[in-house]
Amino acid sequence: MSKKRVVVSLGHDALGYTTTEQWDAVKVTAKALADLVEADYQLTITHSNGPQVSMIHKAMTELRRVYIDYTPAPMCVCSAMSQGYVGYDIQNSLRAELLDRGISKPVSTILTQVTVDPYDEAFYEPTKVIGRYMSKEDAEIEVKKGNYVKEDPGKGFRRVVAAPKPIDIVEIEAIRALAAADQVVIACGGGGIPVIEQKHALKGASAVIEKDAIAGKLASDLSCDELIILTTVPYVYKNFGKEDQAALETLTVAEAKDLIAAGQFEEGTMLPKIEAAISYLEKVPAGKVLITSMDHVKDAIKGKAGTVITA
Ligand SMILES: Nc1ncnc2c1ncn2[C@@H]1O[C@H](COP(=O)(O)OP(=O)(O)O)[C@@H](O)[C@H]1O
Ligand SMILES: NC(=O)OP(=O)(O)O
Repeated sequence: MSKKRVVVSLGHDALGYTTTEQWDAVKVTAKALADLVEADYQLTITHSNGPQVSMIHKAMTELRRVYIDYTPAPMCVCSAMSQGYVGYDIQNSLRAELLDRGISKPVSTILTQVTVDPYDEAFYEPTKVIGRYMSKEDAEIEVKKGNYVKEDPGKGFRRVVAAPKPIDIVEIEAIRALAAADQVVIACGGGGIPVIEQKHALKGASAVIEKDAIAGKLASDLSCDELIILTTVPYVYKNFGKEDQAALETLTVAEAKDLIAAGQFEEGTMLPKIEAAISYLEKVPAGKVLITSMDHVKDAIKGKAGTVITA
């Protein structure tokens, strides 16, 4: 039987929030990914970058205090740095985990750009929350710099950036070639580096693309057999967080749309995952989406856990 071609989308749990947390988290993540390789999946991996890109952006901005005439790196450059930083940790830990299991397989990260529409509504009203909580004083400094912040009552303030819709994955042919050669590819990290086409040039945009949106697009562009979204919960739930919360073991696209209309999925967390699932399944109706947590994925691929969404 031929290998199942899958896009695996990794969320915050897979990476942690700091440099040291990431070192530890990717070792656990590598085990879950290696389980999939052993189960005969060909993996194209994509991942979150909210905490990482925000940390890098802050560090790059703070360098103004150290160097005279310093120009802070724009968000698109920080996004590129976050792909390198996260990809580097995932590729090395997965390579080592595979070698420990006697599997020698190239794992590489592709610096990926994704085109966006300069007139995307998201640029007029940024809504994507990134990074850690800040004090009111730090939030006021961000606002003075021209950045947007949002208050989470009782918790503090966080940066908010535009999250335009992904249009085209610029390096898709390179990703396709490595996937076709049965290599493990890490691509479109952090949603991809958002770029705007200007004739032959690609100009970086000040934005962060939603990683769930790009995971759905990557899976459909590659006509993958499956999209596996690894997140913090083992299942998608109906009435999440309420007394009558119920795990959803299976969902069709039509049922998912009804649940969206009923407001069952929180914006910015579960909603973009369900939307990604729908957009992939509408283009690849024979495909399958699995949403589960890292510690349930081994059971989930045997049909013993997780939410499975089909057309
Ligand atoms: N209906 C739902 N079922 C399950 N989780 C939900 C639901 N609605 C909102 N969530 C939230 O979605 C979160 C997962 O999304 P998110 O925090 O963005 O994780 P990730 O970093 O993995 O993308 C869960 O921890 C949960 O709080
Ligand atoms: N780019 C992105 O969606 O990252 P997070 O999942 O960290 O928000």
